[in-house]
Formats: sequence, structure tokens, C-alpha cells
Amino acid sequence: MIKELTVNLGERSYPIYIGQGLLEEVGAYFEKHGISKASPLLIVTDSHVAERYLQPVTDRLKEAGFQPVSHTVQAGEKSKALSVLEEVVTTCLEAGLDRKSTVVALGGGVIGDLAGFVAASYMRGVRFIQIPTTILAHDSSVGGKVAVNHPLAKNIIGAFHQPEFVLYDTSTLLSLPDREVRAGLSEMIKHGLIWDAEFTTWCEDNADRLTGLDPEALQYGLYKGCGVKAAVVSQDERENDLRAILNLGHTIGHALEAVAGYGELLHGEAIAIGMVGAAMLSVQLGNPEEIHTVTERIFRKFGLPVRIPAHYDTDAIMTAMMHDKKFKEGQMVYIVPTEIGKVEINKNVSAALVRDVVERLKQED
Ligand SMILES: NC(=O)c1ccc[n+]([C@@H]2O[C@H](COP(=O)([O-])OP(=O)(O)OC[C@H]3O[C@@H](n4cnc5c(N)ncnc54)[C@H](O)[C@@H]3O)[C@@H](O)[C@H]2O)c1
Ligand SMILES: O=C(O)C(=O)C[C@@H](O)[C@H](O)[C@H](O)COP(=O)(O)O
Ligand SMILES: [Zn+2]
Repeated sequence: MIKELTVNLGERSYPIYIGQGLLEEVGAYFEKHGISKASPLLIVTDSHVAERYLQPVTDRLKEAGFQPVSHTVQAGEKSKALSVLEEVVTTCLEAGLDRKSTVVALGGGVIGDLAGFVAASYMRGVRFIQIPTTILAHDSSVGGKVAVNHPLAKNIIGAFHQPEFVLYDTSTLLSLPDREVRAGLSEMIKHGLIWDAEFTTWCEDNADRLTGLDPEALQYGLYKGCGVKAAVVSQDERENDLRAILNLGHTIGHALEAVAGYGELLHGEAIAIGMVGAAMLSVQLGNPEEIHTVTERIFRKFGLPVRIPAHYDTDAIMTAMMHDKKFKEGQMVYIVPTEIGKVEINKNVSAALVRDVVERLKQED
């Protein structure tokens, strides 16, 4: 069964289609959304995804009369870089993409963010389609944040550029390595922790089904997670306020990714540690101890890391954190859980308190 959600953004509203086997019908979805057959379209993908899914997607699109060309980057976070963006743009030019062309992201969040930024910047913006193939990408394919990394800061060169639609074929998830499955589920749990206590409990109770890729559990979890993301983005597309809650765990998490060297800790792993840190911070601010114990228990149940490797340098983490895009006009901003399923945007957290949490995350077990 196909589930459908809408991201409500006025004239830029778009659907998210979730179901098994949707890639078989990829040509029909492109036709339905009026994608040009007269201009070439570019599929951006990575080396792992290309092995399994590039040829079938290309074949289906050609059969339907489209003109697909492709660019395959090396799998992994290091491909979210300006140098790689330039290479993809070279392919756009060599293949003759014009302003009626579409850029298609076929892959996980790295590909979605990279291809999306190509779409946002090539000829000052062309159409974009998200075809997510990881669990984590239920988050990254929705909402229009696209970016590449700088060695000093995550996602610091980017734009907001919404896709035409999101085509989520859940059968692709069956080939994901176990570590990627667990890292992807970290963002699903985040969607529960920020918005929906009942969904958080459901995730915890269904940890084995989710990590075991049970199709029914997966489709439900992805639908709920995408639903939270769509609801938040629909209310605050450009993160003027509410959207910042989607950043739970990311202030510490992004700093860890940059300090470790992109790719050592997966994004979902880094933010799992960050969410445990946010829960510790919450308790320090006077909220119930249960917020920390429950949060940590859930991430442990999913086999995700909950501590910062001891050799990571605290000063370097604190410096990297200062590049967080939520920090403005000299004011630090942290997303702090106030109960399970609710968070606040807190502008009164001192650097000393955060440093203390980072130290505790490095020591306690
Ligand atoms: N834009 C956003 O709103 C947003 C939200 C969350 C995360 N992100 C970004 O997403 C990135 C992480 O995304 P990710 O975890 O999907 O990483 P990823 O894109 O690197 O994919 C993870 C790994 O799985 C492989 N893979 C992908 N699909 C596969 C499949 N179906 N079968 C087998 N292997 C497959 C990839 O080749 C890669 O090795 C980070 O850069 C993060 O910053 C962005
Ligand atoms: O969509 C958002 O907004 C998010 O914060 C979702 C995050 O999971 C995601 O990692 C996002 O890329 C982080 O955004 P950033 O603005 O902190 O780079
Ligand atoms: Zn994230």
C-alpha cells in the first residue's frame, strides 16, 4: 500500500510517496509531475547505490521517454564537499542541462544534500526530485535544506530548495548495512522525542522490528517520522523559529562530526550522542532525571553510541559548536527536552554548562 503525505508550502507544496516497489513506476511519477522530456535530467548517486539501483532507474526513465544522464560520487560524508559539487556541475554542463532540466537525488542524505545544492545553484536553480534510499533520508529528503560541508563546519554552504516530490521506495532499504539502519533510526527517534511521546514509546517497543527491517514497522515509522518533519517544515520553512526543534542533538552532534573528520561517526550516531547530551543538559536545568534515563535507554536499545569517544578534544568540540547556525547575535541557542515528546528552544544555556555536559559525555558510562 502506498502512503502519501503533503508538505504544505503554498505554491511550493509537494507530496511524499512511501511504499514498496515504487521505483518500478518511476517514469509514471515523473510524468505525473510534468518533468521535462525535452531536456536532459541528471541523476546524482553514490558508488554503493549505483551498483544496485542506477541501472533500473535509468532504464525505467528511458522507457518512459526521459533523457537521464548520471553522476556517481564516492559513497560517504566526504562527498558533501565543494570540490565534489564542482565536479557534478561539470557533468551538468557537459550533458547540456538547461533551465528546464531536473536534478534527481538517488541515495541517502549525503546525495540528497549534495544534489539538492547542485539543483539550487546550477543556473541559479533548476527542479529537484528526491529518491531516498536510506532510513535516515526520511528526514533529509523532506524540508528543502540542502548543503555541503566545510572542514570547519557541517552544512555551512547551502540553501533552501524544495523538491518537486519525494519518492520513497522502502524496498531499497533492505540492502542497507546494519550500522546504517541503526544510524537512520536515530532521526526517527528524534522525531518522537521532539513531537510525540506515544511515537517515542512505539519506537522503543518496536526496536527489534525496526532494526530487523520488518516492512510493516518500517513503513509506519517512516510515515510517522516524515509526518512530524512535514508538519514542522510546513509551519516554518526557513527556520525562523519552530523548525529549530528538528535540530535536537545536532549542536553537539555536528561538532563531533567535524572534529572527528567527516565520516568517522555517522550523522545518526553523532546526533544520538548529542540527544543524550541535550537530555543531560535538560536535567542540569532542573527538569526530571527521567528525561535523561529514558533518552539514553532508547538509544542504547537501538545499539547507538551514547558517549563521546574519550580521545576527542573538548576545546575543539566547543570551538566547532560555535559555528552552529542557531547561534545568532552572540546568543547561544540549544534545543532542550522538557519532557519526552516535547522540547524548548532555550537561549539561556551557558557555555560552562555545555562544557560540563561534554566532559560528562566523555567520562560516564
Ligand atoms: N537536509 C536535511 O534536512 C538533512 C537531515 C538529516 C540528515 N542530513 C544529512 O544526511 C547525511 C546522512 O545521510 P545518510 O545517513 O543517508 O548517509 P549516506 O547518504 O552517506 O548513506 C549512508 C550509506 O548507505 C549507503 N546506501 C544508501 N542507500 C543504500 C541502500 N539502499 N542499500 C545499501 N547501501 C545504501 C550509502 O552509499 C552510504 O554508504 C548527513 O550528511 C546529514 O548531515 C540532512
Ligand atoms: O530539517 C531540519 O531543519 C533539521 O534540522 C534536520 C536535521 O536532522 C538535519 O541534520 C539538518 O541538515 C540540520 O540542519 P542544520 O541547519 O543544522 O545544518
Ligand atoms: Zn540530522
